[in-house]
Amino acid sequence: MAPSLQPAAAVEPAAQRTTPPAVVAPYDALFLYSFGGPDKPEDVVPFLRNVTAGKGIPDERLEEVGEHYYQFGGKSPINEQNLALKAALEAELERRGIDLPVVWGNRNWAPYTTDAIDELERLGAKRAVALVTSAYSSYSGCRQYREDLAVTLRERGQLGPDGSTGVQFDKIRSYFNHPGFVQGNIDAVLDGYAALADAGGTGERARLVFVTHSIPDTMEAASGVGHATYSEQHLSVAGLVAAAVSERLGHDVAWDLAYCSRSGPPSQPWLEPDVNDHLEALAADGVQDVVISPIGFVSDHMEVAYDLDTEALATAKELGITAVRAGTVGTREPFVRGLVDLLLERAALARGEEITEATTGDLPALPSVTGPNSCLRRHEEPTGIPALCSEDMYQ
Ligand SMILES: CC1=C(CCC(=O)O)c2cc3nc(cc4[nH]c(cc5[nH]c(cc1n2)c(C)c5CCC(=O)O)c(CCC(=O)O)c4C)C(CCC(=O)O)=C3C
Ligand SMILES: [Fe+2]
Repeated sequence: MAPSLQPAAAVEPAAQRTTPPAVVAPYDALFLYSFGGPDKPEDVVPFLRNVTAGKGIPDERLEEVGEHYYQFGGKSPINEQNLALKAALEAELERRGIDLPVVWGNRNWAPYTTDAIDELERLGAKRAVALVTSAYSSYSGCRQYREDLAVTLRERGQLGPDGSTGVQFDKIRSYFNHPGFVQGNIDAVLDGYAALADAGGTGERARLVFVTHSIPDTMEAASGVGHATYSEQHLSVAGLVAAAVSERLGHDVAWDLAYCSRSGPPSQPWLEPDVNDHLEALAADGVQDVVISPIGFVSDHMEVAYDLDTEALATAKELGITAVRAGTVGTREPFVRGLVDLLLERAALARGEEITEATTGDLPALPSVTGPNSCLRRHEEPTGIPALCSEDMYQ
């Protein structure tokens, strides 16, 4: 069964617009908040130091990851992809007649969080809404952004007891089950099936392997306080995408969820199976064609370019599997439109209006103001670091 998707919002050209533009009050800026990545070889080591500060990632793993970046000329595609998303959001806002500046910043590379706050202040913003480039909730995709924002404000002397004393921040909910994100993935997977036929595979009979970033089991447990966990959120999206693709192709598509990019010591359990091991198991079962869909990521950044396009596709080749990697949602139209819908939804909520969150599938919308101890790094182990956009900033 196909997921029930919202009908497309009719878009009027600005010149002929008769309806007034949607209200984004109380917000005066949209903060596009991402991970960041190196732009040139000299950036790689300082970037990795920023990412791994205090995380106990083994040196061998860091050298290995540094090598991934050097193989791509020391430049991650992520910054250009975020600039493209920023431009797409600006275009969509303009199409809807919404006058709202978009400011981009990253946790781990320039423009840094503090640069973005400077920019927001320069624009005179008083209350911004943060859109994080991660669709699912977990420490890495949710709380870490909220902590870095709080710590940056604290360093600037702008963190009051209940939040910022400078620019105020709200956050758009984790949007994995928003219709726009799901539809963007459906479209990308269908394109993947078409590409597989061109690549010489049997096309429509191919196995569908969804992939996301592995996280430690204890981070997984902490991701689901009061709601579905990180892996359950992915399973829901995967099921929706597979159902829509099956319907379109006219037969049931077999699918699985696998993981990439694990780090940490081998003794520490992380979510499995690894995508490479999984391809091996599929080959042993006689599977010959695979479409890989990276539903865990919103753009084709380094994890996708290296761990999937370089490593997993090489594994498939060695195993005699014809594999194609489907795209991420990137700047696909349903996704970008959905993000602006989410912004409007968050603004209505901030104004105290009754809202019905748009969702697809069985899982309810995640809260945009998280409960206490939500998305901790390790289950039941408070980080002791303040985090914005939660019911209690210090839990
Ligand atoms: C769930 C998740 C997402 C998806 C959500 C989202 O999209 O935000 C994500 C995204 C990203 N992760 C990225 C890069 C890295 N992540 C690392 C380390 C880690 N990631 C983790 C999780 C996630 N990460 C975890 C549990 C660790 C272990 C350390 C820790 O507990 O935090 C390391 C250190 C070395 C290594 O261990 O690999 C690097 C370099 C980049 C930039 C890519 C580019 O440059 O194009 C992006 C978008
Ligand atoms: Fe990561």
